[in-house]
Amino acid sequence: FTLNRKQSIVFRLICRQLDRVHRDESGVPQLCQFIGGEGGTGKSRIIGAVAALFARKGIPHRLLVTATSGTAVANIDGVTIHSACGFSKD
Ligand SMILES: Nc1ncnc2c1ncn2[C@@H]1O[C@H](COP(=O)(O)OP(=O)(O)OP(=O)(O)O)[C@@H](O)[C@H]1O
Repeated sequence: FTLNRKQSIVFRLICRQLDRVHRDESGVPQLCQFIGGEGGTGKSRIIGAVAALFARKGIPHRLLVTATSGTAVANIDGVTIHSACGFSKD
């Protein structure tokens, strides 16, 4: 994956968090990170890089990629939040 400068910053923050969790699972606060930007600015690319990272580390099962719409899900190889949470139409 090639990432531009801003994408790399975001990606490294996530890498740093993963390293912290790996070192001290119990004492690390949750990372809540918002990645904003107009359509086509490369947000999905970051998700792809994170998915590749988890796969490379042998922990793909620890990553759940979700989106609110089916269209968005298709772009990021994820599942809808409804599906992930087991919500039905009723
Ligand atoms: N670092 C990069 N190098 C080369 N191409 C890139 C890079 N980042 C993104 N792209 C390409 O730019 C296009 C838009 O990227 P991406 O789909 O990640 O944007 P997005 O912000 O998720 O868009 P949207 O909000 O519309 O879903 C894609 O074709 C993607 O492959």
